Amino acid sequence: MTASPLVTRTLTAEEIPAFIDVVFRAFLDDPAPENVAAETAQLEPHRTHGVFDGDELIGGGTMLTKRMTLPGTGPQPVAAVSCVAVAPDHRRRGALTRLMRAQLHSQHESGDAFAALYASEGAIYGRFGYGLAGHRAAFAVPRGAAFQSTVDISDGRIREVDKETALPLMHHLHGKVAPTRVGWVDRTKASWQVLLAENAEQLRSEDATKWRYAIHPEGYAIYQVRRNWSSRKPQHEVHAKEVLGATPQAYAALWRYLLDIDLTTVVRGDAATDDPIIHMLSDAADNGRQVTDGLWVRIVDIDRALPLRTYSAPVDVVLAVEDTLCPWNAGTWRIVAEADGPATVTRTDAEPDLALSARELGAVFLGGTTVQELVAAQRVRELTPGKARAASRAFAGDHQPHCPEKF
Ligand SMILES: CC(=O)SCCNC(=O)CCNC(=O)[C@H](O)C(C)(C)COP(=O)(O)OP(=O)(O)OC[C@H]1O[C@@H](n2cnc3c(N)ncnc32)[C@H](O)[C@@H]1OP(=O)(O)O
Repeated sequence: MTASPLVTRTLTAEEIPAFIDVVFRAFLDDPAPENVAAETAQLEPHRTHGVFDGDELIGGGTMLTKRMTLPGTGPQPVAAVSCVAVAPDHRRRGALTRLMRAQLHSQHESGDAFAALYASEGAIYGRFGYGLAGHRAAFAVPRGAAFQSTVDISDGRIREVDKETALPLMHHLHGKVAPTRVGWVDRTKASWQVLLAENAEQLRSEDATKWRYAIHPEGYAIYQVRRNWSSRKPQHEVHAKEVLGATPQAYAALWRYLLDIDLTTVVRGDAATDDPIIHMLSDAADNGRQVTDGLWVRIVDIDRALPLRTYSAPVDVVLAVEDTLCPWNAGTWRIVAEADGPATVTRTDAEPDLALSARELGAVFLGGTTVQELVAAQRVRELTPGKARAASRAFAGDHQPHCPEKF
């Protein structure tokens, strides 16, 4: 049987269940009904593309409407790309390529200045102009690890409560903290459901507890314990899904609480690469940090995206930008900003100082990757000496970007 040409279009509400089915199949997952319901609730059909082979939906992806915190300006609109999937029996026929092209054009037309995603595999998205904008640190801190004597955990008492009790406080604290952390995205009711959905099959097979909720007046920790009674001593592991502290004391108190849970050996959790836990520990080597790729960013429209944030140092630089997928970005642009101000971005005929592609612009956008790193990696060409350093200083943020949930 010969395959039909692939066609890409946005979905109707009636087509969403078939799309969800493709997504879970592609991710090799057997979802519980709660997972299916949660994923379905967060999708907007008109921002969800399907790829069709004839009448058959064989792949697709969605663009969640979110706001991501940017350096200096707080939450700004972002297309949070998620649920990118092609059925296992239709791979390497160009379905993803079609999807990416359709998404970028639709973002350009609907006014999304930039897009962001978490990649399942790091080799997928560079070819579509996404740059590695942030890293993710997986921490593994041994049970009982001591803190520096200066660390104050104050007297905020931590209590374990059920999900319904925890949710209002978590909503409130997340809403307060997210706008101050670069890379964090806002959460709707539906995104909380996706985050906290219990996958019954997975819990059974991994012998893990349900999510537990430890709350503090100024923070919370969501965690589960993965049980291991196999050796003489219990070797359970604490897996922290999210530890949020609105104050340093609350953050320290929550980590202390997790590190002191009986029957366990280690606390595991993801955070920014510059998370305070590194410096809170008496023995810095106890953080067990393993760094991997985190947020990927795609600049959809250079002249709308770059003014969305402020810059850490004055800059006046001319960029020669390559962008075959979004030709409206290609060409020479002058970027001018004052310290702590937004940038003006204009087309120019001036000689370029730096030559780069959309990937590199995406990589530096959140302040997590420097222009100088990319010059050293031979990804940016410095045509005017000193301009890479100036651009690095301007694009730097106050801290490393990270997003606690993998949307
Ligand atoms: C934001 C997110 O949702 S991340 C989740 C991504 N989804 C998954 O990982 C689920 C499992 N995988 C899949 O569903 C599919 O394999 C996808 C979506 C990754 C790729 O879909 P396909 O339709 O096979 O990709 P397509 O045929 O368009 O390939 C385009 C190019 O990317 C390359 N490519 C595709 N997948 C991968 C990969 N996993 N690793 C490296 N390269 C890849 C192809 O080789 C091809 O390269 P070429 O242009 O040099 O020939």
